[in-house]
Amino acid sequence: MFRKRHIAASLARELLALQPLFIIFLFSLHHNTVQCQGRLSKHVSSEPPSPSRPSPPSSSGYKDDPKKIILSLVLGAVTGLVCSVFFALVVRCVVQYLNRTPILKGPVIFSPKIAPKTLQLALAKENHLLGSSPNGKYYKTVLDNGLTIAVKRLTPFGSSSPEAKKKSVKRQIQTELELLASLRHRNLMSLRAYVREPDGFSLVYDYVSTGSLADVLNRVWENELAFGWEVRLRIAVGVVKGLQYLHFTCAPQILLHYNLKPTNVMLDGDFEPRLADYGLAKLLPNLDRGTSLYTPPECFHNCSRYTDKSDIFSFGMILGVLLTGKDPTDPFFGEAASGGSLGGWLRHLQQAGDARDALDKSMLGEEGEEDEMLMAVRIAAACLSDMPADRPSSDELVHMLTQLHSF
Ligand SMILES: Nc1ncnc2c1ncn2[C@@H]1O[C@H](COP(=O)(O)OP(=O)(O)OP(=O)(O)O)[C@@H](O)[C@H]1O
Repeated sequence: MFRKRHIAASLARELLALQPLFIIFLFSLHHNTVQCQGRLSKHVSSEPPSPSRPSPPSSSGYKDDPKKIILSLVLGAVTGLVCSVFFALVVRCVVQYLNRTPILKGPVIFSPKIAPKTLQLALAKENHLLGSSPNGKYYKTVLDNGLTIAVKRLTPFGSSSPEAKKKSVKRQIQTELELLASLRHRNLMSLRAYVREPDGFSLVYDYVSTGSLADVLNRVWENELAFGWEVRLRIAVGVVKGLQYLHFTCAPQILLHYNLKPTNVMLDGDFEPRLADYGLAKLLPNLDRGTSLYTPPECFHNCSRYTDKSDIFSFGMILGVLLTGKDPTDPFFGEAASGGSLGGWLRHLQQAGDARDALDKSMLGEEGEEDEMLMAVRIAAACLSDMPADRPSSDELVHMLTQLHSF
């Protein structure tokens, strides 16, 4: 609906811009035609009258020569068209310049719980570092009203970038941030505010005390936390529902995550997952994925062919980790006998009819649950297919995973 209105508004603007073009075209056509006719008639009348040829009955003389009339019309039309196109380009540039997004100075707030002044005070304080990557740093900070927030500091352009380029990048980022802030889904972290800074942007999210799936998995691997199948399945379903929203439902345009991995899946107190850092690829044209094992094979060298199925590969890795309880960076996966990767190992065991060997022993117990886990291994192996077309879509995955209980 929003998209249709937006298209209609821009179409109306274009037509308004084209109205003077049409008038100029007609005026120019008329003016040039008259001029050409004038010149031709002068030319004709300046010729000495031939004794053998009777003088034309018309005073102007051009009526007798249809070729010249056509030539004058064509010349008039061509110059009229060139002038009109030039004028349209000028009008278009002026309209675009007037319509460009203004660069906002203060914080832009999307939550009633955050006041601009308190946010600015909190950001100026020394804050606790939560995470860091070449793409930016996450800080935890507490506002004067007691609200704890997580702030991602992005520096999308180097200090050496020219000021004009910085301004245009800032405008693009603001437009993207407005879009991201409009998204609402139970399984997505909502953007609560953003602040423009001299060298980048600060993005404000709710602070999630349980931390990310990566934090929780570390606690499981250090035997600080027990993690049953029911909770793992809830996390998998929530992650894929978040993806389904990005890939199929969100408006005015669909989004891809581009960087799905356990550090970008936050877990609330009930282990309900919420995807973080989605859509940042558009804010960070040089998004650094490092050498993440969650990166799909089609993106190892060049990520120009990134699609929703690329996000599905990353999801397959998360599902594989939840099922096996193994860290994909484990040297075990480097050995040829284990298939060379988590996906290779799952495929190998499944083909050999030994899929049960892949499951995390700490989850095994109830027989009914084990059948669900074995079905989930097949789903994870499909998501980890090397060919994107062989991977299921997020829409199909929501149905597959939510129906596991009926197997
Ligand atoms: N909203 C939040 N609440 C609590 N902790 C958070 C929040 N957002 C991020 N974190 C913490 O920050 C960590 C992630 O930091 P960061 O995003 O810098 O790392 P990364 O995911 O490896 O980087 P990138 O996403 O740029 O590739 C999470 O594992 C978590 O511990």
